[in-house]
Amino acid sequence: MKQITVIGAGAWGTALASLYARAGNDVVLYGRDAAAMAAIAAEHRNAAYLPDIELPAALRATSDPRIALEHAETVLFVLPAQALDGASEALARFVPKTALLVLCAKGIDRKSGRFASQIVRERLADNPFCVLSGPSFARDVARGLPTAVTVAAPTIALAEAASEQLSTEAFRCYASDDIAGVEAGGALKNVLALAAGMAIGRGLGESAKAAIVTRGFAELRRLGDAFGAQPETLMGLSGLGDLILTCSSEQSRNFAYGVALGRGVDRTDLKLAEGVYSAGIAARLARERAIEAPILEVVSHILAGEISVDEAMRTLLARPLRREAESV
Ligand SMILES: NC(=O)C1=CN([C@@H]2O[C@H](COP(=O)(O)OP(=O)(O)OC[C@H]3O[C@@H](n4cnc5c(N)ncnc54)[C@H](OP(=O)(O)O)[C@@H]3O)[C@@H](O)[C@H]2O)C=CC1
Ligand SMILES: O=C(CO)COP(=O)(O)O
Repeated sequence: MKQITVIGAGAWGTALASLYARAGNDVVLYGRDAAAMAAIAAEHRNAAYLPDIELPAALRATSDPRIALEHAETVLFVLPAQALDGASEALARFVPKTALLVLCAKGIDRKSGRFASQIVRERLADNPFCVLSGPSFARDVARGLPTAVTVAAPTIALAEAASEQLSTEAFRCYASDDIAGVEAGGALKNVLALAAGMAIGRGLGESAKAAIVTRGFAELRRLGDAFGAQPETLMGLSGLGDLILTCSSEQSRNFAYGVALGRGVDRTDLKLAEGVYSAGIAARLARERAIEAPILEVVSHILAGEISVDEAMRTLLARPLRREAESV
């Protein structure tokens, strides 16, 4: 049995906390909202984020960081990327020095261009850490459905040890030492899911969506490569795998947000679409490296209100014709 603390009581944090509590660990879920944490502890349900899932009775919940972290052996950071800097600064002094940090956010800090591991490690430089990412809807994991993800750490030995610890019967972790690849895939697939959703929402059809996903994946690979990612990682669960999942279903908040934008309707009910925050900085990082990323570019312009979905489509279709083998 491990002492596990999950920081962030949204959909994904609650799902992971539930997964590890069901697997027999001593798990504490930490959230900033005291009333919501008291309700989770009393009702074994997270009414705001996973209302239809009954949580294990053994799962504890608190808004007190000292209680949440005092015995932690493993600490999962499951917050939106834009919240990580502030939260890790506030919580760092409560985190035991030897605890394994597991970073679960899929996004890029839009001010600094940093990924989750770079943000959190600035405050907690001495702790061992890994990144967990891959195709995994919170509701599926909370229901105990079979799922496979990638766990990346600075050394393959640490990644294997962490994968062993973080795997359960139905939740399979594949080890990797490619942190850059895993983080790039997780962040960029969200932006591409916005684009795929817009194509569907605008009524452009499944063929257009397949073209966007495929050409978007070429952009993901080019930019990933510039970050030092290994091609195998980008072709794996945390890259292509998550891109397929996120572009396939309105269960994805990013895809659903894109569909809404395409239809011109408001979806402010969607709790978090990370791609909205990552798009601008992803396009900028590509531009700074002279990497061709026209889909990331048009998504960032649409979100900034500078062009319409129709104008974006016209821009993409008007690009010069190329040999495919030279442009992947
Ligand atoms: N949902 C999913 O299926 C998956 C999500 N992820 C990734 O996990 C990360 C978290 O996503 P998810 O749990 O779904 O998001 P949610 O929107 O469901 O929950 C976000 C949580 O973060 C808290 N939070 C938001 N801002 C702050 C802040 N400034 N300080 C402290 N806490 C804050 C919210 O608290 P409050 O309720 O008080 O606002 C809430 O508990 C994202 O990067 C996402 O891409 C990865 C895999 C799957
Ligand atoms: O990352 C996810 C699935 O792997 C969740 O996707 P959304 O954040 O788009 O819902």
